[in-house]
Amino acid sequence: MKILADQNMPLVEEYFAHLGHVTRFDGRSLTAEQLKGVDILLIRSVTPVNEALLRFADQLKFVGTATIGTDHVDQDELAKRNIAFTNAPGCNAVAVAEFVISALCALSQQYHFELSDKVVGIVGVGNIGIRLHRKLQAIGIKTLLCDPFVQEQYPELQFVELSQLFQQVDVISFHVPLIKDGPHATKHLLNEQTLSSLKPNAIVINASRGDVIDNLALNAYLSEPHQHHVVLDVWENEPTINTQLLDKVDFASVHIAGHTLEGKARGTQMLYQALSAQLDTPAELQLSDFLPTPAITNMTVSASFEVKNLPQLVHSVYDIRRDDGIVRAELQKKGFDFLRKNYPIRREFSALTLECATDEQALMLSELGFTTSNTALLK
Ligand SMILES: NC(=O)C1=CN([C@@H]2O[C@H](COP(=O)(O)OP(=O)(O)OC[C@H]3O[C@@H](n4cnc5c(N)ncnc54)[C@H](O)[C@@H]3O)[C@@H](O)[C@H]2O)C=CC1
Ligand SMILES: O=C(O)C(=O)[C@H](O)COP(=O)(O)O
Repeated sequence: MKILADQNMPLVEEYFAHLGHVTRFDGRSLTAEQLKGVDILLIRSVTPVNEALLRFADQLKFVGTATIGTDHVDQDELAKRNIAFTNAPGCNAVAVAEFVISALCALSQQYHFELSDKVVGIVGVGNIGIRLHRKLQAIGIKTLLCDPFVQEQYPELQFVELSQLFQQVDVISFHVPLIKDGPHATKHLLNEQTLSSLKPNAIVINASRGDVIDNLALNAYLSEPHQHHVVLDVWENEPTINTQLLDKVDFASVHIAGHTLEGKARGTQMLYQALSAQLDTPAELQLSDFLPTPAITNMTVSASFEVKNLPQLVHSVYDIRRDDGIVRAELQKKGFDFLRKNYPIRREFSALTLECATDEQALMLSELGFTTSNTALLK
């Protein structure tokens, strides 16, 4: 069996070599000719799969994308050709939620505000949005949610219409798929008109898809005197992004919000599980077989720890300013895709075990995602 896999997908040889011969390809430049004689195609978000790409795919049986987003895949075309398809929902949800928490912690330090004074609006309450909500709730931050498709699943949570959310929140974080048309289209949800309805000092975070924000409108908006703070991980026209806009945002990154070691490895593992199910072979390999021990494994949280110490703790695992610094220093010289490909190792909060002094701390920090043990209980 011939398996063609994106060169930026980790652990493919470890998970798939026993199923066939693995060859790697460059995700942005895959051609139709390369699909001749290929049985399995494993992609990331940068490879559009459509009629043109599939025209010589004489043997293709399975396409897997190690992402939740599927806007790059023409699923109708795959179904027409009887090619099975899977994505990896939730593989990187923890990573993106932690990216947002790290951003909020860094902004709170930079602009001297209390996290607990902010109301965070979450647009899209799927795998990422619900995790972000729970983490924020754990640390005492109020949220307002907007998601017309899942609202009924969560009668206990506070959902509002998008227009109300824009007006009421201090922070708005987008976690929607890219939908280009129809009644719930997400393209340019934030545009010239909706930007003007935000609170005067609102923080905007986008780690969903670049097109969810009209980048030209945002750039024009930020050119006027303003008090907004903006964090962009995703951009219109990646990899050729608007560098004027880059200069105006507080934190910029290269579509890496989901790129923890765990998040990327989970994506590969989910494709391995889906393909094994299709081939009716057991999927015995576990993620824990492949994750290295982190550089720092344990820390102690003393009885005096308070929510105001969170930035220090969160940033000991992941500080978004590291990524912003790399972009500003190296994007022009090395390019967007190079920085994505060479993204430094980032672990999830769960890689750090915290020995906590109290039950309350242990509960809060484990809800935030850390592994915890309560030393008070162990004594
Ligand atoms: N920057 C990055 O590295 C990453 C970006 N993403 C992006 O984030 C998106 C969300 O990821 P997940 O939460 O895992 O996906 P998901 O599919 O679990 O959740 C998306 C949610 O958005 C809701 N939604 C759809 N249209 C909406 C609208 N018009 N208004 C409000 N809500 C709407 C859906 O009902 C769903 O609950 C992905 O589709 C992908 O585009 C995902 C992972 C990593
Ligand atoms: O899951 C998604 O959707 C994402 O956006 C990925 O985290 C990032 O996409 P890749 O380009 O790394 O596949």
